[in-house]
Amino acid sequence: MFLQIKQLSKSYGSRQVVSNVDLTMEEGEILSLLGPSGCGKTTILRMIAGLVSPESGWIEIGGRVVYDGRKEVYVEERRLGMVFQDYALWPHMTVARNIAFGLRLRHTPAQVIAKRVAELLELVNLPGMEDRYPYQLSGGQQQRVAVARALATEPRLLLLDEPLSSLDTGLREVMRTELVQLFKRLKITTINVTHDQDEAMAMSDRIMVLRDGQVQQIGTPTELYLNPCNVFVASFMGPANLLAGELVPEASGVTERSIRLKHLFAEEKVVSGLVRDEVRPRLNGRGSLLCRPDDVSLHLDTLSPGQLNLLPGKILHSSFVAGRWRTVVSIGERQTQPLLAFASSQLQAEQPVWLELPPERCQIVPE
Ligand SMILES: Nc1ncnc2c1ncn2[C@@H]1O[C@H](COP(=O)(O)OP(=O)(O)OP(=O)(O)O)[C@@H](O)[C@H]1O
Repeated sequence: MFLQIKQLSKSYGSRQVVSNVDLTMEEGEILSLLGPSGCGKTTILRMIAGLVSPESGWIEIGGRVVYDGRKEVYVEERRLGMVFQDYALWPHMTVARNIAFGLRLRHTPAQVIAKRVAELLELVNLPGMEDRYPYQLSGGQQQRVAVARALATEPRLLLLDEPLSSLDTGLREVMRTELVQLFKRLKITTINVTHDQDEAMAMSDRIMVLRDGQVQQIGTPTELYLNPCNVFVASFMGPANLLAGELVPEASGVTERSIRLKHLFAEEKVVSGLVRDEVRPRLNGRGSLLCRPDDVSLHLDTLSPGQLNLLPGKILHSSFVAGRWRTVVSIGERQTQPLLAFASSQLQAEQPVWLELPPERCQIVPE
């Protein structure tokens, strides 16, 4: 194991912004800290860097304890590379001098620096750009220089704080792939802070989802998408249809349970889904049925009456997005709730339809 964090906490005044975070990472792994604004991502990154003092906990990087509740190793001794959202390049220095900044502080000989800068520029696809100034570069090029600068001193751990958020969408996608290829080739352990679920999914081996300073779940992108531990993770990791209700006591088996939807329809309706072992103890009488839009089937006629998980609704909106008809259906009579499905053609607003949420493709997750 390369990085180990135990019970890391931080408060500002009476407000706890990071609570008992545990994390282990293997060498060469890319992990994203993902969560909404203010959930404590940057504070965790800064504690790992040594820029913010933790309140309590333990941090070990590459076999060296850098924080144990008393001892705190200085930031410059932690052998880290850092890249920030705004690149933070020195505007009055050329690309070469920006990249060489850390090496010069270490009194590295000039010929070694020149060779290393050329190598790094090659690595980040900017060969021959040594003499340009930051204002002569595009946003993507500036970010590549920032990455080259962070890698110049051969860090053991790379920390990225929203490095792509000031780039436009197209460039962001190109840079994601480029950076992952680079970090994997260099086998550098990387922690990336982001509030963008797509970016976290595209760049990470694993993702830590945070809410109000607390870890909700850590897992691979697929684990988090397919097996979220609660409603928050389910909705943060991609489009999710969620129907909240009371668990029906012992209505079905151990692996499958049903929930009662109380306020949507004039008559109470029961829907069923699978319950995973990990979440069962946290259901506490209530839960939400989760069905991803790709798993919902949309029908214009009702199937056999009394079929499980078949809900009547009306088309709210239909739009052609990324080659598919993204269709929002409003279900319910007493109250309404929008659900998302994909249809094979455009459907007119107000058209009555039936949504089938196959029980084997649904799961019940805690609130
Ligand atoms: N120096 C500080 N003093 C007081 N409160 C702070 C300080 N730094 C951060 N906070 C608070 O701690 C909480 C967590 O902040 P943090 O920057 O870690 O969140 P974040 O998840 O990175 O958010 P964002 O995505 O908006 O950058 C926020 O409520 C923030 O206001």
